[in-house]
Amino acid sequence: MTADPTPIEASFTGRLGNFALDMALSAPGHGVTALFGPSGCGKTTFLRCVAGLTRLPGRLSVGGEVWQDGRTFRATHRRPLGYVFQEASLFAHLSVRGNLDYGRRRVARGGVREAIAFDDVVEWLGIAHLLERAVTHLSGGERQRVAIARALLGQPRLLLMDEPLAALDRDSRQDILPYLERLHDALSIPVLYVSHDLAEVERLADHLVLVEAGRVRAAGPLGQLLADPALPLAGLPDAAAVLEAEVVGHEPEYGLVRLRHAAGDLLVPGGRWPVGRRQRLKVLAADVSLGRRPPVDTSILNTLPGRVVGHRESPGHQVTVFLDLPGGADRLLARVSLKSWQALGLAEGETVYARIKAAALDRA
Ligand SMILES: Nc1ncnc2c1ncn2[C@@H]1O[C@H](COP(=O)(O)OP(=O)(O)OP(=O)(O)O)[C@@H](O)[C@H]1O
Repeated sequence: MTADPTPIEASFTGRLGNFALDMALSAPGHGVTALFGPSGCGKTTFLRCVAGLTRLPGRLSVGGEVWQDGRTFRATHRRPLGYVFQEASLFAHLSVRGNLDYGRRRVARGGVREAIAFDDVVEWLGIAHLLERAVTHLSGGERQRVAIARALLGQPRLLLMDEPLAALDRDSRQDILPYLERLHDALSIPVLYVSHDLAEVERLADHLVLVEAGRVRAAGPLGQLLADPALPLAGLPDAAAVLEAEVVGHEPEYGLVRLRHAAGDLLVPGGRWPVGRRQRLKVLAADVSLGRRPPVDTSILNTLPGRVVGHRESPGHQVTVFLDLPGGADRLLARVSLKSWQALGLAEGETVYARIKAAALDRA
């Protein structure tokens, strides 16, 4: 694997037919940066510009190396990147291994030969048992895993993924997500990930670029943008917050893991996480309710105090409440009915107790 971080600086401005693109972003050299926005806002166009498949005026540097500017335009095959599309475009006449070998032979200039090892890729994506199979005999999810493996074996310094789950049915999507999470933990190259599915982004991304009508509306760490009252994300049905906590123990008899957050302990279903590991958790706004006092006599295990920093009415006579948690770093969202909100009579600056259903916490 490459040791050097590969930050990405990209800006493109221009027109395609009636569509005007004017986007600039910086992405860190590791982790997943999601480009999120509605259909037709320009996410794919931007990714194609990064790949050199669409040529618009702009500037692109990857790890300090200029791939495009006013004078330079590196052709796609000279950019060490992997590109995974919505539909895996595998060679139907080759086996899975044949497809992967093709990827291995296509190490782009600038890619480091065997920096990403064949055996690692096969293991991350769980495809060892498929190697001799014809690609025509794979499920949609398996095809995508092979396509990702093939892209990685080209030893990219940057991985581009354009809605890799969009063509899959719901079950296949659920099956493939753990592999993408594993990849996220294992890969040291940056990933630009296009999606219009907020739940997917919440689960996989570290950084978020919110795209609207060919422009960047906001960009930053995922947790910050998800819980920003000025942005539309917190109003969406899937709105969620992400928290960082440390694994401090296990309660195997209940199938629970204990995590420590600056705001308090949380018990989460699961069992594999080692003590000491910092774990990201996703908490859906819809799974958080509020009370003025710490709860007694309730089946809810997890309660954190928070300070109300804002609220916003949401569709369906609901209110999304923004809470700053003690410790300063994290913010929680609660979705309560308008009636409860009015009954609580909360004002900004007041402390409330957020009750989180244990089942709502998941690996984000
Ligand atoms: N070559 C082209 N010529 C003219 N218009 C184009 C061209 N390529 C893309 N567009 C237009 O640019 C706009 C942005 O398209 P793009 O595919 O980048 O959006 P997107 O955000 O990726 O959408 P989706 O999520 O549906 O894939 C669309 O209106 C599209 O029709």
